[in-house]
Amino acid sequence: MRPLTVIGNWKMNGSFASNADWVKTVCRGMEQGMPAGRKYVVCAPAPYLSQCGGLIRDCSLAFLSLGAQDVSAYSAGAYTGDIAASMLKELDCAYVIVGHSERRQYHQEVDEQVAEKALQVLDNGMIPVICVGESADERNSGREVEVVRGQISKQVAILQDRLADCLIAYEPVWAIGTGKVASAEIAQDMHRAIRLQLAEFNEDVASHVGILYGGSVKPDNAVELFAMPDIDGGLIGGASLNPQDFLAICQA
Ligand SMILES: O=C[C@H](O)COP(=O)(O)O
Repeated sequence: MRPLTVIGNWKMNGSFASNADWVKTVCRGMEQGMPAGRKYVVCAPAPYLSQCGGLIRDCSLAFLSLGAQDVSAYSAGAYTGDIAASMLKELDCAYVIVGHSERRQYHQEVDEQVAEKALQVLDNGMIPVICVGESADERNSGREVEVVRGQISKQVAILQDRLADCLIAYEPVWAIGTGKVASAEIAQDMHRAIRLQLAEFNEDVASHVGILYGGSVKPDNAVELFAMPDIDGGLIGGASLNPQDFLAICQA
């Protein structure tokens, strides 16, 4: 049984004051009781990881963890501006997003690099959240499965059995921050396709990997998405900035 995982990705948003309010509000809400067996994560911007890690530790909820939004593909050395996985581990991160479409679009990240980042995360005892997804043009020309298969096959080639310890996030680029959520059926179809592709490699890996959906998830569409058999949770951008909306999605 794969646990449902809900990850908030604040992207480049936050401040010391608003982060403190957010964590306190979410912790207070979660203390009232949450559905059993689920995992919740907040991925804060790097400068706030130390602050958020402390706040999350203070609220001592075993199911709420800290995550980072990116990591270096290298372990240490002359890579100005990069952040090593070992540093994120020291900051108490348990999850790290790799290959988000905004990293691919604005920083030209490619699949091989994404897999190298995932390896760094795994080597440091954390869980990589590997993002894949097609653009609007790719879907409109009927190439969505081919594109996502290509992204997944690079991860399989490099990560092999270690994929069993990763999460995959299917995030259609056309649904990110646009309010155009993929219907539960469209999302389920792609999640199924990803799982079947993983099963071609190793059935055990395929049945263990959590596949999250991301792209305009809101409190009012989360229930239907999370009810799909191959959707194991969500990667939430905009709606995670509002602690009440994030809590509502976590309870969906
Ligand atoms: O990482 C989160 C995704 O990019 C989804 O963002 P969104 O919920 O604002 O569409």
